[in-house]
Amino acid sequence: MKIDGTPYRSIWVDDADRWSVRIIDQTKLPWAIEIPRLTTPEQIAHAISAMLVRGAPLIGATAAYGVALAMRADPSDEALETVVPMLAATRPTAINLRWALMRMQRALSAHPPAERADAAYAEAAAICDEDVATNRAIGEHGLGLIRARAQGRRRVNILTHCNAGWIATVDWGTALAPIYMAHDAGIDVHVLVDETRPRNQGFSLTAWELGKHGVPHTVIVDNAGGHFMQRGEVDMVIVGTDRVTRAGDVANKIGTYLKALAARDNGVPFYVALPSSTIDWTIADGLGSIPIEERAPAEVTTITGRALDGSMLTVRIVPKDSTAANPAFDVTPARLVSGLITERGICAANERALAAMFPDQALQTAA
Ligand SMILES: CSC[C@@H](O)[C@@H](O)C(=O)COP(=O)(O)O
Repeated sequence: MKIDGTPYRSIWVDDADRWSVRIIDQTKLPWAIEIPRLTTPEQIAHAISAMLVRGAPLIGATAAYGVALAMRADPSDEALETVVPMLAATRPTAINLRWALMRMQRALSAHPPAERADAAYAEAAAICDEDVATNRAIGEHGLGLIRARAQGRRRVNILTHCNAGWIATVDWGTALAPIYMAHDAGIDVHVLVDETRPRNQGFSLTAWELGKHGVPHTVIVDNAGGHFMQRGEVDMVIVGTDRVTRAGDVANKIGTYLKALAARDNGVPFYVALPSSTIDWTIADGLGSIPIEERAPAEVTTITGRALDGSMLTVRIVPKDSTAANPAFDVTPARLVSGLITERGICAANERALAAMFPDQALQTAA
C-alpha cells in the first residue's frame, strides 16, 4: 500500500546491500516513519518481541528473514537448530510465527549448508509474496460480503478491533483488505476504529493506515462498540486473528470477545479474516489450548502519546501501588463467529467447514 504516494511493503530486503532487512518501526507510528536496518537474528527477535513489527502474518515473515540472516552468518545444522527456537520464543500466541519457522526449517534441511543462505532468502521471499497474494484473495472474498451489505444502504459501517491492516501483514492486511477493496470499488464504507488498549493499535495504526488510503473512519474508545451496535450504527464487524483452532475458535487482540458478544446480542454479523497459515489444526478448544501472551504491566499502567509541544510523553495513569494484568489476546468461541474470510472463500467457523475448505492442510496435520 502507499504512504504519501510511495508504495511500501511492511518488510523487505535492503535495496543497496541486498541482504539486510528493512522494516517500518510500528512503535513510532503514527508520529514518525522510521525504517531500521536489521542485520542479525537477535535484532529480528527484538523487533518481534518489542513489537516494532506485529500482526500475526508479519511476525511470521519477519522470523523467516531472521532465519535467513542466521544462515548467512552460519549455515550449519547447529545454527539452524538454535535460531528457530530463539525466534519461536518471541511471541507465543500467533501461530503464523511457528508456521513460518517450521516452513523455513523444512525447506533448509533439504539443502547442504553451502546452499542454505540463498535458499533461506528465497523461502522468506516466497513467504512474503504468498502472503500478499493470500491477502488479496481474502480482500476479494470479503469484498463480496461488503457489497452484499451495501445493497440499499447509503453507507456501510464496519467496526474493527486492533490492527489487521497492511502493516500487520506484508501487504493488504486481512480484516482491512476487503475494506480497501470496497473503498477502491466506490462503495461508501466507513470504519469504526476501536482504540485497542493497552497499546492502542487501533488509534495509532489502523486510523493511520485508513487515513493514508483515504478511507472514511471514526476512532472510538474500546467501550463504545456495543453502544453503536445498539443504535444500528454498525452493519458488520471484521477483525483479524492470531490463531484459529480447527473447530473455529478465534484468538485475537484482547477485547475482541466482548465485541463478538455485543455483535451477537445486536444481530450484527461478526467476521474474522485470516490466511490459512493462522489455523492451528492440532487443537480444537481455543480457551483450553491457545497460549495467551501476558505482556508487561507497564503497558496498562502508562500511556504514551504526543504532547502539545510535539515531544513524545509517557505518563502513568494508575495509582503507584496498584498491580496490573495484561493479557494481550482473548478467545472468541466459534459459536459467536458468523464466518471466516479465508483466501479460498468464506466458511463457517466449525471443524467440518474448515476441513472441507482446506482438505489438503487438515489431512496433512492429521497424518
Ligand atoms: C492480520 S493481523 C491479525 C492479528 O495479529 C491482529 O488482529 C492482532 O491482534 C495483532 O496483535 P499485536 O499484539 O498487535 O501483534
